[in-house]
Amino acid sequence: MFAARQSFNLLQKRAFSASASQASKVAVLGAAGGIGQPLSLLLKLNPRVSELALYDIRGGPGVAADLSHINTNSTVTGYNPDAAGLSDCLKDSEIILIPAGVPRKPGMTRDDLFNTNASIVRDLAKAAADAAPKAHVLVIANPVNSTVPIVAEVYKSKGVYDPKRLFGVTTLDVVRASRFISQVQKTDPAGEKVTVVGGHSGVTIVPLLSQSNHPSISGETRDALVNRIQFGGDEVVKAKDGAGSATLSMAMAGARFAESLLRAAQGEKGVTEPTFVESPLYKDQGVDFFASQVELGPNGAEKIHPIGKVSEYEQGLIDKCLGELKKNIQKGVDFVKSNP
Ligand SMILES: NC(=O)c1ccc[n+]([C@@H]2O[C@H](COP(=O)([O-])OP(=O)(O)OC[C@H]3O[C@@H](n4cnc5c(N)ncnc54)[C@H](O)[C@@H]3O)[C@@H](O)[C@H]2O)c1
Ligand SMILES: O=C(O)C[C@H](O)C(=O)O
Repeated sequence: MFAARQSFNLLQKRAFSASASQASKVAVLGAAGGIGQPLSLLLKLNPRVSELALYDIRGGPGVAADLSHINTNSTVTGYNPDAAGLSDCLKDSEIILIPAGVPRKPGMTRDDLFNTNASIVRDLAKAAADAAPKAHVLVIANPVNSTVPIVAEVYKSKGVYDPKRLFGVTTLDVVRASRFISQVQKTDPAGEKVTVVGGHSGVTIVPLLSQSNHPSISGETRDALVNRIQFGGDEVVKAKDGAGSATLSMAMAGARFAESLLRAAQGEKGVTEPTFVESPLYKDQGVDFFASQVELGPNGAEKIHPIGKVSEYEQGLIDKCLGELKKNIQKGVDFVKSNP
């Protein structure tokens, strides 16, 4: 309790000492939702954020009014869909986070969300491409494997696509991976770094345990761990029993990714995060987007790291991932072509 209070005080102190030269406007689309609210809270506590712009089809101004009483320096403004609400929210943003969209219920796959979320993401992408074409866009809405290509196609159609500035947020997969491996190995998760590559759903989530601190994990223990990382989202969907999917852990993961981008934008070198981006790694196999470790810089994705050495077992997982991923990506591309 004392330690938690100490680190909160430290966060507040840093917030008050943030320099004005680091002004960064961050917009959250879907800000009144299960992810949007705690994500906005964490961004309000981040001293690197100077202006927080919160948009939702309902409830944005209420969340903004609530957060605006927190005694950190950033301003918070809420926007409704009326008049120029969305474009005002987006204008001058450095980062746009998109958690808008419906979550899963038990028994659903992420792909089952496509019919509803594809058009939500397409429309928000159109507005973002018009109002803030240079912003970094962080797509959280599922199915990420398809919604990221949707945003890319919209930006291409408007002539403003910059692949370095578009990211599918897969941070939660590595957050889970480090937590789950620490539970098996009885270690501190803070010291566990597990590379997770591929996409963000089921078999497209590929943990590379051979590159972790515990490369010798094998047999049933390895299989169970890999399965838990691939299907971790289902655990939460089942436990919430119809009330949605991961929101709090996702908010933490999204805030971490935004913080990494801001650190890189503000000049810090060597900042890396795993993320689903347009990638050369498997283009020769027709897979244009792939999540791997990416070095971030002021212009976004500066360097896409190669996968590195993988075991035969992991190569099998990657092969399975690629087939599924290719279909998911094509589905997003086709959607925009038929529903521009
Ligand atoms: N990438 C990941 O790792 C990850 C993790 C968890 C959840 N998700 C996904 O994030 C999405 C949101 O999940 P949630 O639990 O916050 O859902 P939620 O239903 O609690 O919140 C979604 C919010 O989006 C808003 N919204 C709907 N249409 C909108 C539009 N056109 N413009 C602006 N806002 C709009 C809703 O009003 C709502 O407030 C889901 O698709 C979920 O699957 C992704
Ligand atoms: O599982 C979900 O549907 C939400 C999210 O993608 C997750 O991984 O928790």
